[in-house]
Amino acid sequence: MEESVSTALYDPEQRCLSPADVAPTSWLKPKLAIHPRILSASQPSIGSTQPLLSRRQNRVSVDPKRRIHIETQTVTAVMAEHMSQSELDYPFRLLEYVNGFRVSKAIFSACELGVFDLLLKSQEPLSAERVARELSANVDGTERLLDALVGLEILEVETTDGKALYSSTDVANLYLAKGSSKSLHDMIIYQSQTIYPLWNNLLDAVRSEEEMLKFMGLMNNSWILDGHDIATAFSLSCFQTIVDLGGCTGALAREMAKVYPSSSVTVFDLPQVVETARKHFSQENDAVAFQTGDFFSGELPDADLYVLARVIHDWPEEKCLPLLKKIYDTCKPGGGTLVVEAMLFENRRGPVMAQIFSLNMLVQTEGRERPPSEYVHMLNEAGFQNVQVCRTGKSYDAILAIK
Ligand SMILES: C[S@@+](CC[C@H](N)C(=O)[O-])C[C@H]1O[C@@H](n2cnc3c(N)ncnc32)[C@H](O)[C@@H]1O
Repeated sequence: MEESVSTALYDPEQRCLSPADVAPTSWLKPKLAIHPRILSASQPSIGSTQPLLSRRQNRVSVDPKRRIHIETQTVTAVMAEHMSQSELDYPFRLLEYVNGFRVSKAIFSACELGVFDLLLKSQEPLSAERVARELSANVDGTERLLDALVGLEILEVETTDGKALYSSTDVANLYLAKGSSKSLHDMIIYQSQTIYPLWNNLLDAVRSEEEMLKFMGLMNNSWILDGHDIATAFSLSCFQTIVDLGGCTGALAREMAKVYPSSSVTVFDLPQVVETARKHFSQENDAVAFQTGDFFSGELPDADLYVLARVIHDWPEEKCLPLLKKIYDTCKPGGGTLVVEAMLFENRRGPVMAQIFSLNMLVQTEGRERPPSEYVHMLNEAGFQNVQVCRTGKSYDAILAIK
């Protein structure tokens, strides 16, 4: 940080801000001028290693009687008076962190435009106009981007007769141009095009319980329309125990329990999902039981029939096959699995909802929607030979595979 910040924040003699108080910490200091008496009563502590929060708490509680009377602003001022130099500098670091996304975007854009490749190839420094022309970009934007890259010490600039000419640094040539053996170009493009957009979801990801609840609500609702058709797509009354793997809220499992009241139906899902399902979706005298577990890494509970509704479509074949094999291995002869998905037509001409769902899978998961033949193929690979497909005519279809 170039500017140094004085720790003598307030000059009680002058009752005004000292010259050092002019930016950058001026956002703190006007508050100090309001209560000079209080401020002059306390000493700044510099370089303490005590954690920031506990120090603040200690200081604010030093004089409880006075604290009761002073306003929030004054409390802030007292805190400022006691701040160490590194604490006073912190807002600038904070601003650097907050602006970090702009720096990333500037580098991403330069890489995507090919700025570093162009400058590497060029035998001479180039003007912003020339760079803009070569990259089919506009001059003003290009010039500002090049200047920012100079500020970031990624590019160099020489100015002759008011004309700026830009060239790459060795660092840019080595790490940012595409052709170099040490190039980080592909990693930066991936960060820019794939990771960066995903960070838009960070808030939702952190608020995951709320998000999970919304998602579970969506899952729950789908079976209002299609649940009965799926439960009756095949006669499943011969299966005494049914486990719905990844059964989420239990909505489809309840439809199964309604149609096959003599079967016991269990929802098997990840612990946090089961906890939320129990809290928000369970019913009085619930016809289904819940069990926690991980179908990829753990053992499966014993069952005559394993339901996999909208589970396979979440994953690529490399993950689905081991799961289907695990089910096959756990099944007794005569047992089986019911795969429920929105299935594409083999001729790729629809149904349009399944095609749209498949696009959704592309942006939201590692999976895809598939035509029945692909499910049959995976089930055969897993060991199931007796496989039947039922198109329900609704959004979701079913495949029953018996061991
Ligand atoms: C797309 S949802 C389908 C939910 C439900 N089967 C339905 O159709 O409404 C996928 C479900 O699989 C569950 N799941 C994902 N990975 C799992 C795992 N490793 N073990 C158990 N359940 C899992 C999720 O928690 C979620 O409930």
